[in-house]
Amino acid sequence: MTPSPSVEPRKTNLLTDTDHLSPEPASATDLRPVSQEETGSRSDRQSFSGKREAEPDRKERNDRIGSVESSDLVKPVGLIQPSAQPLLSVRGLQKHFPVRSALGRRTGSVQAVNDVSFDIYPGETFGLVGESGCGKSTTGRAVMNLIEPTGGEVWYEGQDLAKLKGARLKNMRSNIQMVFQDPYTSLDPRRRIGYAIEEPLHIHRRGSKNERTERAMSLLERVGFRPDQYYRYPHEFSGGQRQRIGIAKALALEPKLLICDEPVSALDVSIQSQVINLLEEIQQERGLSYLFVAHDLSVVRHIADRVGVMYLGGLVEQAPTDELFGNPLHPYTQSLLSAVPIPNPRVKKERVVLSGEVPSPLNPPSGCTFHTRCPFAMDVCRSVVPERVQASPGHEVQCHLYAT
Ligand SMILES: Nc1ncnc2c1ncn2[C@@H]1O[C@H](COP(=O)(O)OP(=O)(O)OP(=O)(O)O)[C@@H](O)[C@H]1O
Repeated sequence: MTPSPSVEPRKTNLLTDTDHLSPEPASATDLRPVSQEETGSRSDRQSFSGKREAEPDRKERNDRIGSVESSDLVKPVGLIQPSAQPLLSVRGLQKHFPVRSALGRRTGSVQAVNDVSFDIYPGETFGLVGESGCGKSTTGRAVMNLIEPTGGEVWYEGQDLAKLKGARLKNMRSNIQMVFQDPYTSLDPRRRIGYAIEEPLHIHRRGSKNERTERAMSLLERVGFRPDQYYRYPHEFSGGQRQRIGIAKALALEPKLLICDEPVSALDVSIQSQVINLLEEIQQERGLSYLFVAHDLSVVRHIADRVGVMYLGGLVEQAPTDELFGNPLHPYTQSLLSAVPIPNPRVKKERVVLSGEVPSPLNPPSGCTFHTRCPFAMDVCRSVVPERVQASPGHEVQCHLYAT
């Protein structure tokens, strides 16, 4: 099941050996949105610094997907039926948070995530986008089991995580790690950073004290620090450096899947490209899969192989990245993408502005939850939840406009 390690690292690398604790140098122009006109297809993509590079990723990723041993995997029932076995399968995921009165009586529930299904394949990045409050982070946390889902299933390597107990669950969980949004709060200010990186190894009783320290030092080196910086404290590092430490910590248990919850949104624009490039290099080296949660569409367009769009707790559309950005089908996706600026004055783009506010997840609209803001809403949209429709291979949309 281990993905092939024979993937060459990318040529463009913003982190060099001389980068230890240096003020992070990437320019602010690194993080501009990249238009289709500029780049052609994503298969001809550039590094996040905008420099052109060798293009090993898509084909090699497909090769890796094709090489997965699948005989011992159980495939959950779902709409998506791709040829390779997914590393992670999420089916009908639901998370409702109870709302209680001051006296503790349950008065309702926040429907943060509703019937969300997607797969993540070995070595690929699945991006999750949508407006603030649509349920992206809750989805990531429920997959990781940091919060218990109220419904649905999460399958990892063909095993239903809800059915695992004790040591098997602990072992399985070590394969899924998280990179958090805020590098300022995700590290304990009283602990040396080396200890922070070692902590997961300690919890999972991996190796001797010396072995753990050695591993922490080597991970520090991998993310661009000197091994002796093991003894420093988080406050001695900048935001981008702390995020790199957070990535080293997430790698300590050698996971196969990283859930990256807005990993760059708390960083200066000039630093974001360093962290994105590091994540991409590590993915290439280790064949990692990412669930990449972000609201910045240009970041997701750059890093993701496939993208899912969330609206009010539901996944309304998902498709390969080029397909989603080139041919968005759901009216919400069309509106979301129309807000992304194209840095080319000759390209005219029509902005699709939605009317009204996002409804409350405490009391979501009946039928299609988007009907209250949809410019194409029909009678059926107000009462009937749309089916998921496969518009083209791998392109799913949940909208009555595409009902068969
Ligand atoms: N612990 C909680 N208790 C009650 N409601 C919650 C809780 N956590 C999240 N929510 C609600 O669930 C909904 C989805 O929140 P979530 O943080 O997943 O959205 P998001 O898309 O990640 O937003 P953002 O991009 O702002 O982080 C929101 O309405 C939020 O207020």
